[in-house]
Amino acid sequence: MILSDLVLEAPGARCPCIRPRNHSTALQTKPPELGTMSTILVTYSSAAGSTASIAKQVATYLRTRFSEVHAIDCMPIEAVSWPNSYRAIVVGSAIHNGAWLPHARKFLVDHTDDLYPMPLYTFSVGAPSALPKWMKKVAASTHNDLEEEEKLKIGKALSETTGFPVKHELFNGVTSRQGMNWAMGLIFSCVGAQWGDFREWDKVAAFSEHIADDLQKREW
Ligand SMILES: Cc1cc2nc3c(=O)[nH]c(=O)nc-3n(C[C@H](O)[C@H](O)[C@H](O)COP(=O)(O)O)c2cc1C
Repeated sequence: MILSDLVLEAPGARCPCIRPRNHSTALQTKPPELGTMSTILVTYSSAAGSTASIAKQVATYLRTRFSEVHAIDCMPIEAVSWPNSYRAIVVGSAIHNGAWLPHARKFLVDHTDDLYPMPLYTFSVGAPSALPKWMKKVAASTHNDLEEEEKLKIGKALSETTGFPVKHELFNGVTSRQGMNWAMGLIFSCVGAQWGDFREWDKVAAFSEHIADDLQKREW
């Protein structure tokens, strides 16, 4: 799965309709303990909560696989102060108007050097399953142009020079009126899109398993 598989609207468009809910963004007050345990970070940018729920599920799975060897931290991206203290990072973001949320894009660009030496896994949470078929076709016809745009947005340096991320996955999230203003909600309903919970927990489990297997192969 590549980033251009996203169902997208105008790339790079600023979205005046985002109404982020409050998520705990208490800053890390000290770096993670680096004793005998190495540490994996799962971090996310979420406006209405479904990306956060998927990140927490990934972290829970990694804890079951690595409880004896690695400590797994899971927190919103705004709270991360020491990304270079970790040995592997999973970064996820909700998609709004065809792009990762600003905090997530900034994190990858700001920390390119920190992330360079470590395994990086990324995921996006959108709502392709909520859209009617005709809209998916329109979106598909623009994929080629959008691929380049998306590479820039998630950190061109990472994807071009290192082949990072190691793996990227696109998930369906939840579509609810809560995260949209009335105009956006009206447009969404008028085009025949559906409201609902489209999260695919099996796919989340497979993604988590892939990460765990890949980390294990690295024998650290
Ligand atoms: C303002 C707005 C714009 C959105 N734009 C897109 C989009 O371009 N492509 C897409 O697949 N989903 C889009 N979505 C759907 C969200 O990505 C989806 O609901 C996701 O689950 C949100 O994650 P969150 O709950 O972590 O915020 C949009 C949602 C909102 C509220």
